[in-house]
Amino acid sequence: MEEKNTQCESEVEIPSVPVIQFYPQLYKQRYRFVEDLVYRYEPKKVADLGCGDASLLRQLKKLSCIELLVGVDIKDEWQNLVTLMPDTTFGFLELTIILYQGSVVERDSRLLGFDMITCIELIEHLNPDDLAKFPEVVFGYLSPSMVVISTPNSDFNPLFEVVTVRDFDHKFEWSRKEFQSWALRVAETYSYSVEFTGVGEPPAGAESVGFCTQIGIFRKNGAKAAESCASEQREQHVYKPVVTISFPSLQQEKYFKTTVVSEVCKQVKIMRMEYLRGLKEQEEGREPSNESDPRLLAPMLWEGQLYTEAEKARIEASAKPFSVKDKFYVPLQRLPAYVRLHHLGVSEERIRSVLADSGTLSSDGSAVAIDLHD
Ligand SMILES: C[S@@+](CC[C@H](N)C(=O)[O-])C[C@H]1O[C@@H](n2cnc3c(N)ncnc32)[C@H](O)[C@@H]1O
Ligand SMILES: [Mg+2]
Repeated sequence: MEEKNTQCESEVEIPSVPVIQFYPQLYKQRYRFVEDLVYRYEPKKVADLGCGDASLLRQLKKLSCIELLVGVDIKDEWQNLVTLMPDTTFGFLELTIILYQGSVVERDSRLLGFDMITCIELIEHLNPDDLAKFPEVVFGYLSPSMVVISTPNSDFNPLFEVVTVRDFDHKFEWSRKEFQSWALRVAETYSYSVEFTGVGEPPAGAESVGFCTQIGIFRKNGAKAAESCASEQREQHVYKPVVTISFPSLQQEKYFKTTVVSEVCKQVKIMRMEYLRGLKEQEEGREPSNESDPRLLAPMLWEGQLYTEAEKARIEASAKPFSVKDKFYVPLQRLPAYVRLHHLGVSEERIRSVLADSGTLSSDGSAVAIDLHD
């Protein structure tokens, strides 16, 4: 045994610095971070400055609280815009998406009055002149209720094998101290508070370097004033609108009902499939898969999505599906917990009234009841 080990060690080259890998990938962790904030604060108007290929917007377009989603980038190189369109399930959300080409250091009044502005991996791409103008435009002029800024944390860089800067276009990479002193100055000047956090955990033993990506969440003091200030500002249009997509309104009852019914059907069928799989495993005497794992009963199966902590908790806390003889029951209480129905903002009561004439409610109206074996 000893010998074998020694042999292996001499053949395999063990790097002195562990290769840093993130799961999920770091950019996905950043988008997920923003998505979680949107869940928590439910902003109606969100703008992403330096939005790149609009990936973050694609992720946020599914969140029903957002009514206006704007992306701004200095480059007009958007492709694959069709993926910004709603898929059939989300086709009826009330949402407008606009992409503008322009520089974040120019003022455009169409970005006034926003609830949240995100700048993900943007500031390190600004040259010193632009970086100096940035706070006045974003915090002073646009003055949204919340600003989220992410940027590389250079304290983390020694953990990479070879790195001076992480990207050739970076004009700088700040240590936590540098970012925080800049952010605190900005916050003080424009009357915001700021909280520091990040994504990309350092490996065990290297905790002192902090997150790979550092993030500042700025909240405006007395945020209520935003709307009235916005209306007093002069119209000033400098950005070039490149794309505007408006989704039909869910306020239209017909669309709303159709969407809810089709979502409930899809979701219930997925739950039934998983339920039957669990029964089969039990029959075969295998350990049933962990039933409390919400992913087993969740749209992840056909959406390939990860779940936020809030989503998991919501699903886990709700009543579970069950069967009696040949009928499969999903308590109505459970349905609003699922992502898509949650995004539609429907209550248990609303689902009951929409399904009232469909013949799929249990006799006491507390559950959807379908045949267990279709
Ligand atoms: C590293 S990318 C980040 C893209 C995106 N936020 C993400 O996280 O995937 C930086 C982006 O900022 C854009 N950018 C750089 N300077 C800008 C400026 N002055 N105004 C608007 N966008 C800018 C670049 O074109 C690029 O798309
Ligand atoms: Mg960058």
